[in-house]
Amino acid sequence: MTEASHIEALKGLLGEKGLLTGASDMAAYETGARYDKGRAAFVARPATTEETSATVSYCVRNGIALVPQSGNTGLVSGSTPDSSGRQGIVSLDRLTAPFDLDRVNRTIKAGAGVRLSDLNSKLEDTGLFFPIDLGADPRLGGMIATNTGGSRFLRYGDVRRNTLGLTVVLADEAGTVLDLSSDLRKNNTGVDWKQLFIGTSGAFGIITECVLNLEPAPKQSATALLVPSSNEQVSALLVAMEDALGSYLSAFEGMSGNAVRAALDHVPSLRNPFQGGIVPDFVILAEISRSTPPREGEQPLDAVLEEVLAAIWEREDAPLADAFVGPPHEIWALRHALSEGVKHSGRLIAFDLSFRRGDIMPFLAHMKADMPDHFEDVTICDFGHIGDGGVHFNLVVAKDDPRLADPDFEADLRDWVFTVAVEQFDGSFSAEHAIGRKNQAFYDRYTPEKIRELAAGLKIITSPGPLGAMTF
Ligand SMILES: O=C(O)CC[C@@H](O)C(=O)O
Ligand SMILES: [Zn+2]
Repeated sequence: MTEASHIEALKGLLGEKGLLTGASDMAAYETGARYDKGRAAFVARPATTEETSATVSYCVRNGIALVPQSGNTGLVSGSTPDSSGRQGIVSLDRLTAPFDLDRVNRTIKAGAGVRLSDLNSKLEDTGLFFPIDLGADPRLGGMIATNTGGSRFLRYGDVRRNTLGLTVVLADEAGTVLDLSSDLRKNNTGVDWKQLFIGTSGAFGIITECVLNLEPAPKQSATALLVPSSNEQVSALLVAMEDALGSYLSAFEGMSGNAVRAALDHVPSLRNPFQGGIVPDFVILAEISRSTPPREGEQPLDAVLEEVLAAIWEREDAPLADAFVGPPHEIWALRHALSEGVKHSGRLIAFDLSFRRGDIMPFLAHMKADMPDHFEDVTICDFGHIGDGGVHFNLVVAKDDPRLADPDFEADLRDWVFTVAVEQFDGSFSAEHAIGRKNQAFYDRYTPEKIRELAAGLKIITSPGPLGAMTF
């Protein structure tokens, strides 16, 4: 069969709206959120699980490689095709049904193509929300396939912790539909198969529906920017806050001065909250929240936070030098602008690392001290989720830096960072953005051989067809 006949056959399965082949129609699907611009053979946009199954079955039977794509907001080239023009994209963007809320069970059964913002705005009147907080606005299937964490992991955990069930289409000849869509909170009946599809970058199957845990939405919150008395004291500050606040503490995010300045430069409407506009070397965003409305006579959360901070500040060994309690929306706007700000401050080479919480600041200090000896004129613009050990170790070089013309430059830089992070600090090379083409080599390097063998075996029995932007 010729390629044109494949296109005709897929159109027959999906209808005109369900298959894009024009260059301008496909452009947005071919371009990733950060680095990549691939070339797709087509974009299939199934509207149901059955259409997804028929598409996948057809492609597997005809040897056509597929890359599942959700909101295409990922940062590791996990949802875009390579440059061969031979891979088709399976977009989840029309998989927006069902949308079934179970108020008593506190769960929602939703299509994998529902956007996070749509999910939460539709839930607004119910008093519930899906508690994964991100700056980007992904679709649910991609959030599950990458197991995103976000800024409130500290309180609510990651997507894995909030996923009860899935419906998945396997890339086998039949396009088998696996109904793993249990909405039971307790279900101990053998292998928990849904876990195979969470955080595995869409290589084992395509998620078409999900059942998610919902949480009572916060009714009050208070947010502050904290300046630690030194970078070494960040862990002591975290422990002091957790000791005083327990599970009221819902975010403890770290932001380097460089990342904050990049965000302020990129988004002029952001207010610089620091005295005299002087951005400190390192700042913590701390949030406390409650899912109950303020009760009469109860201390407002701003006051609770101020009291706790004052007590920490008065300690003899105070890990806190300064604090600004301010309007949450302003402080969060600054936090959520970091990613784009850093991206626009030069040529970005990004890492999504994870450590034991106490190792984050020693790792950053080590890199700051050693960077100039290894690589000159590289600015560290890190930020991340100190409360859960995640660090977006973003490096920026000037856009016209001549070293960028040498492919070995970025490769050597990545190599060095991963060697220190994984081998010296016993961290992980992927915290919450999963593995796409960008991290393939490091998956291959840092995954023990036996584990790679087992993963490849699972891939063969679930989805033997060519599926996903990474290889297990
Ligand atoms: O841009 C990044 O490196 C991270 C994006 C996102 O995970 C965040 O924490 O804001
Ligand atoms: Zn993050």
